[in-house]
Amino acid sequence: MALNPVIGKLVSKRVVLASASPRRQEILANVGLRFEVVPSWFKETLEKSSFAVPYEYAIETAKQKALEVANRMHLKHLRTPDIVIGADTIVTVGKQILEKPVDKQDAYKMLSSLSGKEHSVFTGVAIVHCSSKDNRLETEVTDFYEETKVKFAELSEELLWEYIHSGEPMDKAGGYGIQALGGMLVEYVHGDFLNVVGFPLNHFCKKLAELYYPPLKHTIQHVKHDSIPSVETFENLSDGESDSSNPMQHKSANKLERNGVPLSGAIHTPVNSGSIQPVCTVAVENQSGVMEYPAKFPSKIVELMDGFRASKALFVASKLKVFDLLKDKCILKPVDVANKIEASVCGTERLLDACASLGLLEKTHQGYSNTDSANTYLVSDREYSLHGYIIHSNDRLWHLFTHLEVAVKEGTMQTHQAFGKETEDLFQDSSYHSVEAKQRFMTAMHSIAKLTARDVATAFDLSQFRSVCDLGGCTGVLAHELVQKNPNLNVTVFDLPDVIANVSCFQPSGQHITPVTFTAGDFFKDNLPEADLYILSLILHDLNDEKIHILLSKISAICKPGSALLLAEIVLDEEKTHPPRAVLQSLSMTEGKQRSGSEYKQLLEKYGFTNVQIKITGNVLDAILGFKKTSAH
Ligand SMILES: Cc1cn([C@@H]2O[C@H](COP(=O)(O)OP(=O)(O)OP(=O)(O)O)[C@@H](O)[C@H]2O)c(=O)[nH]c1=O
Repeated sequence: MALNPVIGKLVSKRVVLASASPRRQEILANVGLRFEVVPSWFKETLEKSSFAVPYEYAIETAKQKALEVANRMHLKHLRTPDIVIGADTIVTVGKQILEKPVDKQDAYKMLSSLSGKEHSVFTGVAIVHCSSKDNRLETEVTDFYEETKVKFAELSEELLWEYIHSGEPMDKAGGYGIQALGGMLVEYVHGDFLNVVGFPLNHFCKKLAELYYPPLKHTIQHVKHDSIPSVETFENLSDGESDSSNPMQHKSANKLERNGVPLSGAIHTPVNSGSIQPVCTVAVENQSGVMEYPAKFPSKIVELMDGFRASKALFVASKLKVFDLLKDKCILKPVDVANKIEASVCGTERLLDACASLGLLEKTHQGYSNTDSANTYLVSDREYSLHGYIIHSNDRLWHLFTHLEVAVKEGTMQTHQAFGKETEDLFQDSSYHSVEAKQRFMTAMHSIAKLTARDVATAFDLSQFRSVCDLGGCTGVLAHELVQKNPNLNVTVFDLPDVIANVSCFQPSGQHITPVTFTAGDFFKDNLPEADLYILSLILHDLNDEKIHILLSKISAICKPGSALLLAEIVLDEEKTHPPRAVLQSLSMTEGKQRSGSEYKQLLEKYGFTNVQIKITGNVLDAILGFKKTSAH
C-alpha cells in the first residue's frame, strides 16, 4: 500500500491538527494518522484585497492558523509539537471569496450566487515543522493549495431555504457541505472531492512524500510526480525512522550528497522496531509466485483494540501518585518509585515504561521523570490537574463501562449492576452517605471545570449582564472565571446543600479574588436566585425530557426579556458522530442525551430563548447562548 510510508513517517511524531473542523479530523484519522486536535484561535481577518489571487489568501490563513497553535503550545510549556497542520477552505465565484456564512441571510446570499454556476473551492494547507532551540520556537513552513471546480444546479428559492433551515450551511465555506445534504445541489465536481470537504488528502500525501523522501538522482526517473510515490520509488532508501523521518535532516543529507558523500550511505539506519505501524510496506511473494502487497495496516483498529490498556496504565499510575513523585524534574529509578508507592519493582518498572511509551514520562539512563504535560495535568495538586477526573474515570466510569454490553442490550444505565444499591445521582440520594465519594465526584467535576471554564467564560461578550446564577455550579470554578473576566458581575453558584457544604476546600486563595456567592438549594424544587444570566454547565445532557421541561420552564418563567441562558455542553455535529468524546459519553446510558447544535437551538427556542448563538470552543465544552424573547418577538 503506497500510502503507508508517508503516513508512517509521522507515527513517532507529535502531530497537531490546528483545526476545529470535524471533517478535517475525520479525513486524516481515516488514513491512520495519529494526531492531537488543537483548534487555532487565529481570526480569519486577513485583508483579502491584499492578495493577488484567492489561493494565496487561503494559504496565508492556513499558515497563520498553524503558527498560532505552534506558538501557543510552545509558550504554554506544553511539549512543543513536531508538526502542526493548518488548513483553510474558501469558495470563489467570480471575484468574490466566500467563507462561512455569518447568518442565514448571508448563507442565502452565498448559495444564490452559486446557483446554476461553476465555482472553485480552494484549500490552503500549511505543514509547520517545529523545534525548540534555547527555549525559542523554530518553525519551518511548507505550504500548498488545491483547487476543485464544482458546479451547482439551478436552485429554487424553496430548495435554498429548506437547505438553509437544515442548519448545514452555517459552519461551512460557501454555505454548503458537499459530503451531506449539500451534495444534492451539485451537478459535477472536477478535481479532488476531499479538497471540497476541507482537506486535500492526496496533495498532502504528495507533499509529505516530497519532504520525507526527496528524490535521489539515481532514482529520479522512477518518480511519477503526479502520484504518491510508491514503495518501489524508495527501494534504495532505508526506512530507518530516527534519521530519515526528519525532513530537516534530509536537508543535511542532501548537503552531504553535494559534498560528494552518497546520500544512501548517510541515511541507512536500522528500522525502528518499537513502532506498531510499519513504516514501509514490502511486497511478498505468494504461493503462486505473484508479488502481493499486504492490506493497509489497520493502525486505527489496533489503537482502539489496545486503548483500554493505555487508559488503565494512566489510571493506575495516577492512583498510585507516580506523577506526584516525579514532578518538577525529579528523576527516580524504578526501585525508588517502587519503594515509595509500596509496589513490586518489576511491576513498577513495567508501569513506568508503559507511561514512557505513552508520552507521559521521559526515560533516560538516570531514570524516569514527568513530561511537561504530566507536570501540568497529572500531578494531583496542580491548578489544572486532571487527577480528580482520572480517579473518577477509574473508580466509577470504568466499572460502568465493563457493563456496556448489557447496557446496550437493555438500553439502560448499569449503576445498580456496577455499584450495588446506589442510585445514579450521588447527590439526590439521601441513602448514599459516603462523604468521601461525594468529595471525589466534586474533585472530578472541579478538574474538568478548571480545564474548560476559561473558554466557556470567554465564548461570548457578557459585559451587558450584571448578575449571573450558575445553576449546579458545583465548586464555583466557572463563577470565579466569570468574575475575573467581568469584574462588575455578581455571580451566585446555586447547588445542592451537600455540595455547598463542601465547596470551601476548592476555593482559590489570594487577596485579589473577587468573591462569589454560594447558595444552597434544589433547582427542581426551590426558588431560583434572581439573575439576568443563568448558566447550566454540564447539566442538560444528564437529564431526561421531563426534568429538562421542569428546569427550563422554571428558568424561562423567571427570566425577564433580554435576560439570557448560557449552556455549556459538548455540541455534537449534525451527523451526531463527532466529537467522539460526546458520542462515547452517551454510552453510559444516563437518562439524558447529547445534542447537536440545531437540537440545542430548538430546545432553547421552545422555552422562549431566541437569537441562539453557538460557539464551538475546541475545548472539551462548547457554549450556547440564548436571549429571552422581548415582547416584540
Ligand atoms: C465547501 C465545503 C466546506 N466544508 C467545511 O467548511 C469549513 C471551512 O472553514 P475553515 O475556516 O477552512 O475551517 P473551520 O471549520 O473554521 O476550522 P478551522 O480549521 O479551525 O479554521 C471546513 O470546516 C470544511 O470542512 C465542508 O464541510 N463541506 C464543503 O463542501
